Amino acid sequence: MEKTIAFFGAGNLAEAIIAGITRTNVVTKEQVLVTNRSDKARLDLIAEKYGVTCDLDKEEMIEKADIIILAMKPKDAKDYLDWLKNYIKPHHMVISVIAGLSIEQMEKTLGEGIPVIRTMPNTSALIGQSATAISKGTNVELGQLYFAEELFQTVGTTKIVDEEQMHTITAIAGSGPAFFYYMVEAMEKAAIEAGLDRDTALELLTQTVIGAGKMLETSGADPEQLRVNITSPAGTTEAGLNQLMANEFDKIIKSCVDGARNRSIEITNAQN
Ligand SMILES: NC(=O)C1=CN([C@@H]2O[C@H](COP(=O)(O)OP(=O)(O)OC[C@H]3O[C@@H](n4cnc5c(N)ncnc54)[C@H](O)[C@@H]3O)[C@@H](O)[C@H]2O)C=CC1
Ligand SMILES: O=C(O)[C@@H]1CCC=N1
Repeated sequence: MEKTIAFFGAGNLAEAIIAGITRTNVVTKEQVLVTNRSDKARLDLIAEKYGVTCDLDKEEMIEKADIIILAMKPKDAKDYLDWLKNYIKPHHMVISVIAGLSIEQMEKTLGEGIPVIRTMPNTSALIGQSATAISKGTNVELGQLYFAEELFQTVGTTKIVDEEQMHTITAIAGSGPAFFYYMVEAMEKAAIEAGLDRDTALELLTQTVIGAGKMLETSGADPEQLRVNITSPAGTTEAGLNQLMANEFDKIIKSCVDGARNRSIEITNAQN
Protein backbone atom coordinates (compact mmCIF):
# COMPACT_ATOMS: atom_id res chain seq x y z
CA MET A 1 0.00 0.00 0.00
CA GLU A 2 1.35 3.39 -1.00
CA LYS A 3 -1.05 5.46 1.05
CA THR A 4 -0.15 7.67 3.99
CA ILE A 5 -2.35 7.01 7.01
CA ALA A 6 -2.89 9.70 9.63
CA PHE A 7 -4.32 8.81 13.04
CA PHE A 8 -6.21 11.55 14.85
CA GLY A 9 -6.25 10.17 18.37
CA ALA A 10 -3.44 8.21 20.00
CA GLY A 11 -5.24 6.34 22.76
CA ASN A 12 -5.64 2.65 23.53
CA LEU A 13 -7.45 1.72 20.35
CA ALA A 14 -5.23 3.79 18.03
CA GLU A 15 -2.15 2.24 19.62
CA ALA A 16 -3.56 -1.27 19.13
CA ILE A 17 -4.06 -0.59 15.41
CA ILE A 18 -0.71 1.18 15.00
CA ALA A 19 1.02 -1.79 16.68
CA GLY A 20 -0.75 -4.19 14.35
CA ILE A 21 -0.25 -2.39 11.06
CA THR A 22 3.40 -1.54 11.67
CA ARG A 23 4.16 -5.20 12.43
CA THR A 24 3.13 -6.20 8.92
CA ASN A 25 4.62 -5.20 5.59
CA VAL A 26 1.36 -3.78 4.26
CA VAL A 27 2.37 -0.28 5.27
CA THR A 28 5.79 1.04 6.23
CA LYS A 29 6.41 3.02 9.43
CA GLU A 30 7.07 6.07 7.26
CA GLN A 31 3.48 5.90 5.97
CA VAL A 32 1.98 6.21 9.45
CA LEU A 33 1.40 9.63 11.03
CA VAL A 34 -0.10 10.10 14.49
CA THR A 35 -1.45 13.06 16.42
CA ASN A 36 -3.61 13.64 19.48
CA ARG A 37 -5.25 16.60 21.16
CA SER A 38 -2.25 17.91 23.12
CA ASP A 39 -0.39 15.09 24.90
CA LYS A 40 3.17 15.41 23.59
CA ALA A 41 4.55 12.82 26.05
CA ARG A 42 2.08 10.22 24.74
CA LEU A 43 3.09 10.98 21.14
CA ASP A 44 6.78 10.65 22.04
CA LEU A 45 6.07 7.25 23.54
CA ILE A 46 4.16 6.05 20.44
CA ALA A 47 6.97 7.35 18.17
CA GLU A 48 9.61 5.55 20.22
CA LYS A 49 7.67 2.28 20.48
CA TYR A 50 6.55 1.95 16.85
CA GLY A 51 8.91 4.18 14.84
CA VAL A 52 6.01 6.16 13.34
CA THR A 53 5.92 9.95 12.87
CA CYS A 54 4.11 11.71 15.68
CA ASP A 55 3.38 15.42 15.52
CA LEU A 56 0.93 17.92 16.91
CA ASP A 57 0.68 19.93 13.67
CA LYS A 58 -2.71 18.71 12.51
CA GLU A 59 -2.99 20.82 9.33
CA GLU A 60 0.31 19.50 8.04
CA MET A 61 -0.83 15.97 8.76
CA ILE A 62 -3.99 16.44 6.70
CA GLU A 63 -1.89 17.72 3.80
CA LYS A 64 0.36 14.67 3.88
CA ALA A 65 -2.39 12.12 4.48
CA ASP A 66 -4.40 10.00 2.06
CA ILE A 67 -6.35 8.18 4.78
CA ILE A 68 -7.56 9.97 7.91
CA ILE A 69 -8.39 7.68 10.82
CA LEU A 70 -10.72 9.17 13.43
CA ALA A 71 -9.74 7.61 16.78
CA MET A 72 -10.88 10.13 19.37
CA LYS A 73 -13.66 9.65 21.94
CA PRO A 74 -17.22 10.11 20.63
CA LYS A 75 -17.62 13.34 22.65
CA ASP A 76 -14.66 14.91 20.81
CA ALA A 77 -15.73 13.83 17.33
CA LYS A 78 -18.16 16.65 16.50
CA ASP A 79 -15.68 19.47 17.14
CA TYR A 80 -13.01 17.60 15.25
CA LEU A 81 -15.28 17.01 12.21
CA ASP A 82 -16.29 20.71 12.23
CA TRP A 83 -12.60 21.57 12.07
CA LEU A 84 -11.73 18.86 9.53
CA LYS A 85 -14.34 20.02 6.99
CA ASN A 86 -12.23 23.13 6.37
CA TYR A 87 -9.22 21.10 5.26
CA ILE A 88 -10.53 17.86 3.80
CA LYS A 89 -10.41 17.24 0.03
CA PRO A 90 -12.23 14.60 -2.07
CA HIS A 91 -8.97 12.64 -2.55
CA HIS A 92 -8.91 11.91 1.19
CA MET A 93 -10.70 8.95 2.69
CA VAL A 94 -11.96 9.05 6.27
CA ILE A 95 -12.11 5.89 8.38
CA SER A 96 -13.75 6.11 11.80
CA VAL A 97 -13.33 3.65 14.67
CA ILE A 98 -15.58 5.75 16.92
CA ALA A 99 -18.47 3.98 18.66
CA GLY A 100 -21.85 5.46 17.75
CA LEU A 101 -20.59 7.98 15.17
CA SER A 102 -22.85 7.41 12.17
CA ILE A 103 -21.85 7.58 8.54
CA GLU A 104 -24.66 10.10 8.00
CA GLN A 105 -23.21 12.37 10.68
CA MET A 106 -19.74 12.24 9.12
CA GLU A 107 -21.00 12.75 5.55
CA LYS A 108 -23.29 15.60 6.61
CA THR A 109 -20.48 17.47 8.34
CA LEU A 110 -17.68 16.77 5.87
CA GLY A 111 -19.81 17.57 2.83
CA GLU A 112 -20.28 16.28 -0.69
CA GLY A 113 -18.10 13.60 -2.19
CA ILE A 114 -15.95 12.65 0.80
CA PRO A 115 -15.54 8.87 1.11
CA VAL A 116 -16.29 7.77 4.67
CA ILE A 117 -15.96 4.31 6.21
CA ARG A 118 -17.19 3.32 9.67
CA THR A 119 -15.48 0.48 11.47
CA MET A 120 -15.65 -1.26 14.82
CA PRO A 121 -12.39 -2.98 15.75
CA ASN A 122 -11.33 -4.08 19.23
CA THR A 123 -8.15 -3.82 21.29
CA SER A 124 -7.00 -7.32 20.30
CA ALA A 125 -5.68 -5.46 17.23
CA LEU A 126 -2.60 -5.03 19.42
CA ILE A 127 -1.71 -8.69 18.75
CA GLY A 128 -3.28 -8.96 15.29
CA GLN A 129 -6.47 -10.57 16.64
CA SER A 130 -9.17 -7.90 16.26
CA ALA A 131 -12.59 -8.81 14.84
CA THR A 132 -13.32 -5.67 12.83
CA ALA A 133 -16.70 -4.84 11.31
CA ILE A 134 -16.71 -2.41 8.37
CA SER A 135 -19.53 -0.37 6.78
CA LYS A 136 -19.11 1.89 3.80
CA GLY A 137 -20.53 5.34 3.19
CA THR A 138 -22.26 6.54 0.03
CA ASN A 139 -19.14 7.97 -1.65
CA VAL A 140 -16.91 4.94 -1.16
CA GLU A 141 -15.77 3.05 -4.26
CA LEU A 142 -15.22 -0.70 -4.14
CA GLY A 143 -11.44 -0.27 -4.34
CA GLN A 144 -11.52 1.99 -1.30
CA LEU A 145 -13.58 -0.55 0.62
CA TYR A 146 -11.05 -3.27 -0.29
CA PHE A 147 -8.30 -0.96 0.91
CA ALA A 148 -10.00 -0.59 4.30
CA GLU A 149 -10.45 -4.37 4.51
CA GLU A 150 -6.80 -4.93 3.68
CA LEU A 151 -5.75 -2.37 6.26
CA PHE A 152 -7.80 -3.94 9.06
CA GLN A 153 -6.81 -7.46 8.01
CA THR A 154 -3.32 -6.51 9.18
CA VAL A 155 -4.79 -6.44 12.71
CA GLY A 156 -7.17 -9.41 12.56
CA THR A 157 -10.28 -10.52 10.69
CA THR A 158 -12.77 -8.22 8.94
CA LYS A 159 -16.45 -8.46 8.10
CA ILE A 160 -18.41 -6.08 5.89
CA VAL A 161 -21.76 -5.30 7.54
CA ASP A 162 -24.77 -3.03 7.11
CA GLU A 163 -24.34 0.03 9.25
CA GLU A 164 -27.62 -0.64 11.07
CA GLN A 165 -25.94 -3.69 12.67
CA MET A 166 -23.15 -1.59 14.16
CA HIS A 167 -24.82 -0.96 17.54
CA THR A 168 -25.09 -4.69 18.18
CA ILE A 169 -21.61 -5.35 16.82
CA THR A 170 -20.16 -2.61 19.02
CA ALA A 171 -21.64 -4.44 22.01
CA ILE A 172 -20.45 -7.97 21.17
CA ALA A 173 -17.15 -7.32 19.35
CA GLY A 174 -16.00 -3.77 20.23
CA SER A 175 -16.81 -4.03 23.93
CA GLY A 176 -16.89 -7.84 23.80
CA PRO A 177 -13.32 -8.50 24.97
CA ALA A 178 -14.01 -6.55 28.18
CA PHE A 179 -16.93 -8.85 28.99
CA PHE A 180 -14.76 -11.94 28.53
CA TYR A 181 -12.03 -10.36 30.69
CA TYR A 182 -14.62 -9.70 33.38
CA MET A 183 -15.70 -13.35 33.27
CA VAL A 184 -12.05 -14.41 33.62
CA GLU A 185 -11.60 -11.98 36.53
CA ALA A 186 -14.63 -13.52 38.25
CA MET A 187 -13.39 -17.09 37.70
CA GLU A 188 -9.92 -16.13 38.90
CA LYS A 189 -11.41 -14.60 42.05
CA ALA A 190 -13.51 -17.71 42.75
CA ALA A 191 -10.47 -19.95 42.26
CA ILE A 192 -8.35 -17.84 44.61
CA GLU A 193 -11.10 -17.89 47.23
CA ALA A 194 -11.10 -21.67 46.90
CA GLY A 195 -7.37 -21.72 47.68
CA LEU A 196 -5.61 -21.69 44.27
CA ASP A 197 -2.71 -19.26 43.88
CA ARG A 198 -3.25 -16.32 41.48
CA ASP A 199 -0.53 -17.24 38.97
CA THR A 200 -1.72 -20.81 38.56
CA ALA A 201 -5.34 -19.68 38.25
CA LEU A 202 -4.57 -17.08 35.61
CA GLU A 203 -2.24 -19.35 33.65
CA LEU A 204 -4.83 -22.13 33.46
CA LEU A 205 -7.71 -19.73 32.74
CA THR A 206 -5.79 -18.01 29.96
CA GLN A 207 -5.06 -21.28 28.16
CA THR A 208 -8.64 -22.42 28.76
CA VAL A 209 -9.96 -19.28 27.03
CA ILE A 210 -7.46 -19.65 24.16
CA GLY A 211 -8.35 -23.32 23.74
CA ALA A 212 -12.09 -22.63 23.80
CA GLY A 213 -11.65 -19.84 21.23
CA LYS A 214 -9.62 -22.09 18.95
CA MET A 215 -12.22 -24.86 19.29
CA LEU A 216 -14.92 -22.38 18.25
CA GLU A 217 -12.76 -21.36 15.30
CA THR A 218 -11.61 -24.76 14.06
CA SER A 219 -13.82 -27.62 15.31
CA GLY A 220 -16.76 -26.94 13.04
CA ALA A 221 -19.11 -27.46 16.02
CA ASP A 222 -21.34 -24.70 17.34
CA PRO A 223 -20.90 -23.41 20.92
CA GLU A 224 -23.89 -25.37 22.19
CA GLN A 225 -22.47 -28.66 20.86
CA LEU A 226 -19.05 -27.87 22.31
CA ARG A 227 -20.66 -27.21 25.70
CA VAL A 228 -22.69 -30.42 25.56
CA ASN A 229 -19.52 -32.39 24.75
CA ILE A 230 -18.00 -31.26 28.07
CA THR A 231 -21.11 -31.82 30.15
CA SER A 232 -21.21 -35.37 31.53
CA PRO A 233 -24.53 -36.41 33.07
CA ALA A 234 -24.42 -35.68 36.81
CA GLY A 235 -20.86 -34.42 36.37
CA THR A 236 -18.99 -31.30 37.46
CA THR A 237 -19.82 -29.16 34.40
CA GLU A 238 -23.51 -29.84 34.80
CA ALA A 239 -23.30 -28.82 38.45
CA GLY A 240 -21.62 -25.53 37.48
CA LEU A 241 -24.00 -24.83 34.59
CA ASN A 242 -26.97 -25.48 36.88
CA GLN A 243 -25.75 -22.60 39.02
CA LEU A 244 -25.42 -20.30 35.99
CA MET A 245 -28.93 -21.22 34.87
CA ALA A 246 -30.42 -20.86 38.36
CA ASN A 247 -28.92 -17.36 38.49
CA GLU A 248 -30.28 -16.54 35.01
CA PHE A 249 -26.91 -16.11 33.33
CA ASP A 250 -28.67 -15.72 29.94
CA LYS A 251 -30.61 -12.75 31.26
CA ILE A 252 -27.50 -11.16 32.74
CA ILE A 253 -25.66 -11.48 29.43
CA LYS A 254 -28.65 -10.18 27.48
CA SER A 255 -28.83 -7.11 29.71
CA CYS A 256 -25.07 -6.63 29.29
CA VAL A 257 -25.30 -6.72 25.47
CA ASP A 258 -28.46 -4.58 25.48
CA GLY A 259 -26.80 -2.07 27.83
CA ALA A 260 -23.80 -1.66 25.54
CA ARG A 261 -26.00 -1.58 22.43
CA ASN A 262 -28.36 1.01 23.91
CA ARG A 263 -25.41 3.19 24.91
CA SER A 264 -24.20 3.07 21.30
CA ILE A 265 -27.67 4.20 20.16
CA GLU A 266 -27.62 7.01 22.77
CA ILE A 267 -24.21 8.20 21.54
CA THR A 268 -25.55 8.33 17.97
CA ASN A 269 -28.69 10.22 19.02
CA ALA A 270 -26.65 12.74 21.02
CA GLN A 271 -24.77 13.68 17.85
CA ASN A 272 -27.88 14.39 15.79
N1 LIG B 1 -10.88 1.10 23.49
C1 LIG B 1 -11.54 0.18 22.78
O1 LIG B 1 -11.56 -1.02 23.09
C2 LIG B 1 -12.29 0.58 21.55
C3 LIG B 1 -12.49 1.92 21.25
N2 LIG B 1 -13.18 2.28 20.12
C4 LIG B 1 -13.37 3.69 19.82
O2 LIG B 1 -12.10 4.27 19.64
C5 LIG B 1 -12.11 5.61 20.06
C6 LIG B 1 -10.92 5.89 20.96
O3 LIG B 1 -11.03 5.08 22.12
P1 LIG B 1 -9.77 4.93 23.08
O4 LIG B 1 -8.54 4.75 22.27
O5 LIG B 1 -10.14 3.90 24.07
O6 LIG B 1 -9.77 6.41 23.74
P2 LIG B 1 -8.61 7.20 24.46
O7 LIG B 1 -9.24 8.17 25.39
O8 LIG B 1 -7.57 6.25 24.97
O9 LIG B 1 -7.96 8.05 23.25
C7 LIG B 1 -8.58 9.14 22.63
C8 LIG B 1 -7.51 9.95 21.88
O10 LIG B 1 -8.12 10.95 21.08
C9 LIG B 1 -7.33 12.15 21.16
N3 LIG B 1 -8.10 13.29 20.70
C10 LIG B 1 -9.18 13.88 21.26
N4 LIG B 1 -9.58 14.92 20.50
C11 LIG B 1 -8.73 14.99 19.44
C12 LIG B 1 -8.60 15.85 18.30
N5 LIG B 1 -9.43 16.84 18.11
N6 LIG B 1 -7.61 15.60 17.42
C13 LIG B 1 -6.75 14.58 17.60
N7 LIG B 1 -6.83 13.74 18.64
C14 LIG B 1 -7.80 13.94 19.54
C15 LIG B 1 -6.88 12.16 22.62
O11 LIG B 1 -5.80 13.05 22.78
C16 LIG B 1 -6.51 10.67 22.78
O12 LIG B 1 -5.23 10.45 22.24
C17 LIG B 1 -13.45 5.86 20.76
O13 LIG B 1 -14.26 6.63 19.94
C18 LIG B 1 -14.03 4.48 20.94
O14 LIG B 1 -15.44 4.49 20.76
C19 LIG B 1 -13.64 1.35 19.23
C20 LIG B 1 -13.46 0.02 19.47
C21 LIG B 1 -12.81 -0.48 20.66
O1 LIG C 1 -16.36 1.51 25.64
C1 LIG C 1 -16.39 2.11 24.57
O2 LIG C 1 -17.16 3.06 24.40
C2 LIG C 1 -15.49 1.67 23.43
C3 LIG C 1 -16.26 1.32 22.20
C4 LIG C 1 -16.13 -0.16 22.05
C5 LIG C 1 -15.16 -0.54 23.04
N1 LIG C 1 -14.79 0.48 23.78
